[in-house]
Amino acid sequence: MTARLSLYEKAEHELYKLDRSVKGKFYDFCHRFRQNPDHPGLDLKPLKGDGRVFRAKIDQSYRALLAKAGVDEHGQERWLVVAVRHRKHVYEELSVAINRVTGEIEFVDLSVVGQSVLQRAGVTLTPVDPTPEAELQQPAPTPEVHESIAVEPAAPLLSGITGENLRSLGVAAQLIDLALAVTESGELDQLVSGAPLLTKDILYGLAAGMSIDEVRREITAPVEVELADTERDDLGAALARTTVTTIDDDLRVVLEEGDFRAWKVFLHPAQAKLVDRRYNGPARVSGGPGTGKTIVALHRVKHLAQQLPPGHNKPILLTTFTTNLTVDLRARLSSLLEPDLVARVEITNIDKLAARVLNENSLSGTGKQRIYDSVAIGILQHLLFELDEKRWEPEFLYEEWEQVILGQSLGNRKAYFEARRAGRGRSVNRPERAQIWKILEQFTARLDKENRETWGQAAERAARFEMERAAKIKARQDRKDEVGGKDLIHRDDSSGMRYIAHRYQHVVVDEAQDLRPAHWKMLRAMVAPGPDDMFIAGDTYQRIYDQQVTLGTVGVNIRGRSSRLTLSYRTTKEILARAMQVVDAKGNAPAYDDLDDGTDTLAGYRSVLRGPIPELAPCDTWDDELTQLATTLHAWREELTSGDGGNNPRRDPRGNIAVCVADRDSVNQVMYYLATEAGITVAELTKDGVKGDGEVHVGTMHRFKGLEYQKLAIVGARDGVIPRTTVIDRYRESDPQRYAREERKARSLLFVAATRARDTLRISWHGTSSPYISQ
Ligand SMILES: Nc1ncnc2c1ncn2[C@@H]1O[C@H](COP(=O)(O)OP(=O)(O)OP(=O)(O)O)[C@@H](O)[C@H]1O
Repeated sequence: MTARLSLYEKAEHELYKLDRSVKGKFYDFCHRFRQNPDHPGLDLKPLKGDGRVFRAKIDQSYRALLAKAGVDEHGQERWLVVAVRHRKHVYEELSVAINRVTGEIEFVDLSVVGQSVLQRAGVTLTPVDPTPEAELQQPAPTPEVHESIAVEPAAPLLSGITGENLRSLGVAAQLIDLALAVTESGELDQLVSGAPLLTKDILYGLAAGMSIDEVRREITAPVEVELADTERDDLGAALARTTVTTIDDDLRVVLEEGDFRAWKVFLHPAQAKLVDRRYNGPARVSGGPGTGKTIVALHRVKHLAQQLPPGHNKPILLTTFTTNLTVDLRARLSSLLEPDLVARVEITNIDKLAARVLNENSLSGTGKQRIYDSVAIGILQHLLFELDEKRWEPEFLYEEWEQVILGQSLGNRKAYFEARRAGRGRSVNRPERAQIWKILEQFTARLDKENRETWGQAAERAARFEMERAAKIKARQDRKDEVGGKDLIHRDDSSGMRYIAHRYQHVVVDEAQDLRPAHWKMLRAMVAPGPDDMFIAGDTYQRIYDQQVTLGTVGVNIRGRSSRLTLSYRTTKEILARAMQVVDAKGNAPAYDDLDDGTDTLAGYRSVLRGPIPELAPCDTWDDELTQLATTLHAWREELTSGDGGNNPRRDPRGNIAVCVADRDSVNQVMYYLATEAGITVAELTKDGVKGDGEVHVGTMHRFKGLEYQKLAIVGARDGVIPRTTVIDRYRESDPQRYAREERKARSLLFVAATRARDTLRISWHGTSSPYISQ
């Protein structure tokens, strides 16, 4: 009899890590198994603990563990490979079960649980294949048992939680007693390393301080299915609910892709439910760094693209704030979607989109030169000097213009007199408003005369064009409704009117926290209000430009359609803990908004990954810092290029190591030093992506937004630079609200930088460290 084979997600991940030669033998094994599972050479035998789990021989050393999931309608046996491991780590007690909450098949790996926990819970593991004493390796490192523990057992880590609580939340039944026996976080880490995903999430959530109700709401409820009694023990039916990879002749390609494939195929349930849902209007997903917001946004694009009727236009817009992130999004989307579907997606950065709208709406050759804020502030400063105007700082006036006048599209002095200035700090009375208006009128006249405009102005103009266009579409639709859907051919005032339509059916935004109010108005007008119109991913803790917006005020109503992701896939627990101190998530730092009227939180934000504690490196001088940096980078390069023969294969350092610095000047200094003095090739991270082919990427913190590196060094994290005291100190007394905003921005910048590191983070400084780094 032939067999159909599938691969359990966790087994697939185990396979990625195995040596090439073992992978090769596994392909052969699968081939033979599919031909005839009962072939004597495979030595297929049930384990003693759970009659449904079998072991079979891949070669002398490796075994596949398989669960038999019935026979299909063609009489073919269905098998699921749940693990692939060395024979020394195969135990009779290993088992599979159907989770009572998700209805999925779960493989529970007791072999990784620490000995002390097993002992406390009274569980003994029996090796299937006893090995000589000398060859025996402990299945997992055993945590030290201190004498005092023997005398007086330590309190359980999950105190106050009962077995019934864990069961009802969906913890795998075989792990409940063990979880209750855990007394410290190291033991919990071991236990969850072999646990099914839901169990892992629940236990980490509880250990992180989430209440039972919170866990039920945020972790359990999203994945709960209704199971008929007959389904509770039917492995065949459960297999259909379980995320697996079919084992066929393409398996080789799948395994070659390795870790890169993971997010493409296995969305976490909390992520998946956001992707496939039908929303009645704009939806927003938030979450700490690395929780997969971008991945969710990309899968959302895929989901929307797959629903489109065939065509050659681009009904989906995928947009974000920075150009270099657009490059990254394009590459990731291309690896997720068929080329003909990628072709239906417009991928562009928000300023380029605004510029395109302006070009379409202006005669050729009449466009203005667009300038950055720093240039505009310089022009304003010059004007204040000429006017001998000392009452106002140029930065204050510029912000007043950007955030109040442009932000609220105030067209005249009267409107400015009546405008709300929420969140602006220093209050201004009517005579002061009159002065400000007068200066800013002269400022904009000067820009106009020089045929220049800021990106903020450009965004405002583009928004106005798009809003006018949307108003025309609506007026036409209203007229059509009036005449009962008949053609309006005789009533349209221009032939163009007949063809005018919204630009997109769906808009997906990543890194939404940095978009300006005008951008939102433009996007809102580009897509018809309705189901699935806008999907917005962002994290206000990562806002590094000063663009606060309340979405409700720009026509984007996300109420009732907001969700939060809390599990980081990028950053280790250790890096995350360090980064959380930077934004002072539990302390007294100012609150972070939720892009609407409420506040955001990082509560429950956690990681299941472990790694070294981030290194804090105080140095005496800048030269000292550079020398130490070079030593670290050499060691990292060596580590990556040699691999460790185990879980960490050899890697090209390119794209895996980066140095993040506080300002442009230091980028040049670091690059020069590394290239000329330290024998390390470098590539600069620019606004448009990576320039060059060097091993180590170097860039300012702003350029790291949305990216990630296996190893990351932050240099120059010193007092006076983060935050830049020369810029913000003047607000301490004069404008405390502004001061708080500047501080929050500086914290966010360091937070973004620190959370770009996957495994290893090192932060150095000379002199005194930044006040946001607690030592
Ligand atoms: N379901 C998943 N399975 C495997 N890997 C995942 C999954 N979801 C996310 N990742 C990985 O986690 C990392 C972070 O994902 P992503 O960039 O989407 O996070 P993010 O929330 O947008 O982060 P940030 O806000 O810091 O930019 C990526 O390497 C991604 O591949």
